[in-house]
Amino acid sequence: MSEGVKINRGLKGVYFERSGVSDIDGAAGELSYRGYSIHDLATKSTFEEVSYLLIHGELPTADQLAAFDRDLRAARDLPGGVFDVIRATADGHPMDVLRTAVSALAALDPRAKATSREAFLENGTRLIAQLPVLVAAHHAIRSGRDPVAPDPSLGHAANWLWMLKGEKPSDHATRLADVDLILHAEHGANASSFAARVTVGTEADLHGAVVTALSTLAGPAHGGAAEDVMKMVHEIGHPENAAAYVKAKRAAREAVTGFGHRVYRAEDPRARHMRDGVEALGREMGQPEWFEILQAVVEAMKPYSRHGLNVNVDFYSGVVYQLHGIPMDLYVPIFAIGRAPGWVIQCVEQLDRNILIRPLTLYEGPEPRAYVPLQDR
Ligand SMILES: CC(=O)SCCNC(=O)CCNC(=O)[C@H](O)C(C)(C)COP(=O)(O)OP(=O)(O)OC[C@H]1O[C@@H](n2cnc3c(N)ncnc32)[C@H](O)[C@@H]1OP(=O)(O)O
Ligand SMILES: O=C([O-])CC(=O)C(=O)O
Repeated sequence: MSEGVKINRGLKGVYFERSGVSDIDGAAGELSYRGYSIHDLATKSTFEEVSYLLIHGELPTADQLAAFDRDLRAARDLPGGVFDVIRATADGHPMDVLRTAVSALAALDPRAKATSREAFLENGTRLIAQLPVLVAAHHAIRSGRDPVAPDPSLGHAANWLWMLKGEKPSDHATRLADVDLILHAEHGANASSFAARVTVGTEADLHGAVVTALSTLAGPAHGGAAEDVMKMVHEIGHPENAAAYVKAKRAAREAVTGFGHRVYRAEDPRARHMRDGVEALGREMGQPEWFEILQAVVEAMKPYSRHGLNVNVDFYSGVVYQLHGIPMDLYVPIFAIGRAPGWVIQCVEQLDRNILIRPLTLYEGPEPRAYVPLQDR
């Protein structure tokens, strides 16, 4: 019965749909959004512009960007009830609280139930603006402070840092945060975007799909890696300990976090920008040791780097966040804030050509057998 059936475990190497959003060349280590190289976008663009590009397909004119930016800033005001939900769950992991808060938004905002293309775009734009407000509000509440009100004079990245820390960020800190969000904005059929598409495939709404995506992003094999890298860096403690750490991990056949990728066989092109950020920021802040530990891990991994095993985007980002004084458990939520436009456009693309995503599993259980009544077992 099962002879000749090819099973692609983990759907490795399987194309399940066409997409016009981002392109990954895993062998060459290249990534583009809508045809624009990630290197150009990371060095020349802003998160608002990249979000517009991803969602609407083209770089905006000045007027289009101003209108989009106005929509984002206007959407930062949240229904009061969501703060009650955040307060009630404030002791949870920020990813759990964020997921719960997005669910609460779905229940509190009647517009969230609409499933037209237009509704997906409007609800999606609102969610892009709202995720940072939710994360910052939770962080303030769990720290015993009142949430910092959004500042309508600030752009997306600067306002996010302002709400998180309650102080106006420097231009340099804002730019680093902006670049980080750009680099995380979209990545094809990654696990969280694929999961969101599965949800849209059932004709569910966008908020539901984003809740699915948040749940999927949280795992250590996906968005959780940046937090784990930082834990690893603390455990290693000094560059000289890196070789022994890696050797022990490999001897136990355990993954070294921040390395490896389902698609890239060369270095993840996003990693270079974070590496530059870590090195420059560490030097500037008189803390070069974090970068030195990371580079010592890279060196120690070289003998094991078969199959093009290389650093991924999450290898360096945790240290940037740490240098900014951001607690470790906020690293995945930061990824979510960046990935929001990618989720939105993947959901819109799914909706445009919607189909129920429902593959097959090959049954390998017991042969047909007679039911045995409880008293006879
Ligand atoms: C933003 C992101 O989501 S990027 C990914 C973030 N995740 C991490 O950094 C966690 C650590 N990495 C991993 O667990 C994996 O690399 C994954 C889950 C991301 C990808 O896994 P896969 O697609 O199954 O990896 P792949 O098939 O390329 O593995 C090839 C070989 O490299 C090994 N390998 C893969 N990742 C690692 C790693 N981090 N450390 C050591 N060895 C690894 C595999 O064990 C496999 O070895 P084998 O052929 O001897 O069995
Ligand atoms: O594409 C993937 O599998 C994971 C990843 O790098 C991302 O989501 O940014």
